[in-house]
Amino acid sequence: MSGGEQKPERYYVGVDVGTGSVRAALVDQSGVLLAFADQPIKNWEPQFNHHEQSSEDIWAACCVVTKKVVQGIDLNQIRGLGFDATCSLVVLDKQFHPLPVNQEGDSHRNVIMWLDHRAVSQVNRINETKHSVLQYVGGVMSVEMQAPKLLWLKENLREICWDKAGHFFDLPDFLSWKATGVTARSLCSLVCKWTYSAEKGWDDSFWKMIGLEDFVADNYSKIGNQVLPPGASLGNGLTPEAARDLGLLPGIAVAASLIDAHAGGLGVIGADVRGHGLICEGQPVTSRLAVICGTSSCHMGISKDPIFVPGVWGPYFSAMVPGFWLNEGGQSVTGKLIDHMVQGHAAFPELQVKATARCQSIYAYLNSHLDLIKKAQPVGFLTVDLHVWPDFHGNRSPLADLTLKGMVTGLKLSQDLDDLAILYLATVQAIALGTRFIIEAMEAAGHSISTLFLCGGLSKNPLFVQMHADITGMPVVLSQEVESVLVGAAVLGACASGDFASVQIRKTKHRAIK
Ligand SMILES: Nc1ncnc2c1ncn2[C@@H]1O[C@H](COP(=O)(O)OP(=O)(O)O)[C@@H](O)[C@H]1O
Ligand SMILES: O=C(CO)[C@H](O)[C@H](O)COP(=O)(O)O
Repeated sequence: MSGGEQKPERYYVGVDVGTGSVRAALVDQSGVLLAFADQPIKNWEPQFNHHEQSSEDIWAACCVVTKKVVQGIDLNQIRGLGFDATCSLVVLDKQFHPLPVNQEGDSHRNVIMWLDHRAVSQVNRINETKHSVLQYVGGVMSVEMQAPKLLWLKENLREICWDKAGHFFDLPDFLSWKATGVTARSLCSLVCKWTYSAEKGWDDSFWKMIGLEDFVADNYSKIGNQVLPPGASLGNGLTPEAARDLGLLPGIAVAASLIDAHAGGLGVIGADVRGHGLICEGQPVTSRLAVICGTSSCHMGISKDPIFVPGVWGPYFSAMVPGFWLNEGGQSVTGKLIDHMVQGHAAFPELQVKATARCQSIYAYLNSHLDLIKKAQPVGFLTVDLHVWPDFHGNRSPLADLTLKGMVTGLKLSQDLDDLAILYLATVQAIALGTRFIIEAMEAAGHSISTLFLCGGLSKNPLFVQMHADITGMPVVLSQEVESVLVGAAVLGACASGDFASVQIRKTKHRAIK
């Protein structure tokens, strides 16, 4: 290149598969998001607590959004591709065709979603074993992890699914396989959701004890016997077929993936907070808690040494930030609970009409309505008589009790828009109190947390953010780049391309709410 001529810009594509939609972003070398697209994905609930998706529908949505974000770009400048996704279970046969995960035999629905609670009997039996691997999931395995779901398939769908199955993937690993043909699994998925140990590998005795000795017998080929750190480059990169699907060039680097919450954690936890007078300025990164809040909320705290927190997942080594232990607290439904409460209320149609008339989202309308009805008082006074217990889908952390149910106390006979707004506020407050409950458990076990870093769809809701600051008593830091999860995914692609040395913590620009 002659003097003065600029090097061509290098770009990376990040793809984030959430519960309700798939998002893609085109990101440059400084982590700036240049283009964004999203696309809804299908969810089926054929029975109560059974939640299913289609891996073909998800891949098709990945293709739509990727094609959109690279429009008008010289494809030769795109250096890498990274995926993150929810940790749903994808089932394929020996020829990599979808297999049904339902009694109806519908092979289109071949994904048991992370929030599926069908495997209650299986997880109870797994927990009764008191096997030592359970120490690394907070002492109690969650029904949302993969081992109980696999056992359910063996016990309930033997002929149409289990006996024919060739590959069980965590969704992030399915996506990297689909892009490259490489079946290697990410350390992130296997450590966090499959009982794999970064130091010791699979524990044969666990799988034998719970009745899934089949995996040991075939050397774990169906659930992964090649494991790579997130961001590692896979095979020869994008296959010609996947390149055609996605509208990219074959051979570009594709990374071993991350779970969505972990991509978000990586995207925000290293924020450069200088100049805000925040307590975490100058303190180690271990004083920070990343909270990734979408359909669910995930609370990611890291430490130099392992910390065992009853009811909080982990400690997991190198599953998010290389060289650090991770604890992951969580609330299984947060965004979904808020949507459920608001949409199920008698005044919801009126809310929709009024919000549309003002060209506002329903949440922006509700927030301004609360401002109006609280008058001169702090908003918290509106809920002195109304309280929500938010465990409508059980309690993930710190009680680790899937049998818990939700509760509302203080209901009146009226069902007008004021009541809806106040119920919405009480729900948001209950979720924030749940976060405080998780932080208290983490601190009692040895974490020392001073600042929250929020991202995900709910971090776009100012009321949600303010309630987290007020109720935890901690400042909340928000990224200037609202789609931090996608930046995390694109960073994976940059690592796989060799342009970034590692999935290092990002020092992105942020703003603080106190
Ligand atoms: N601008 C917004 N204001 C308020 N809530 C929002 C906004 N955008 C998204 N949400 C809420 O965030 C949740 C979805 O977050 P998202 O991160 O997209 O989820 P997922 O990754 O699970 O698909 C929904 O419950 C939705 O109501
Ligand atoms: O357990 C998880 C992360 O470890 C789930 O994947 C996550 O909770 C679902 O993500 P989202 O709420 O963003 O759809």
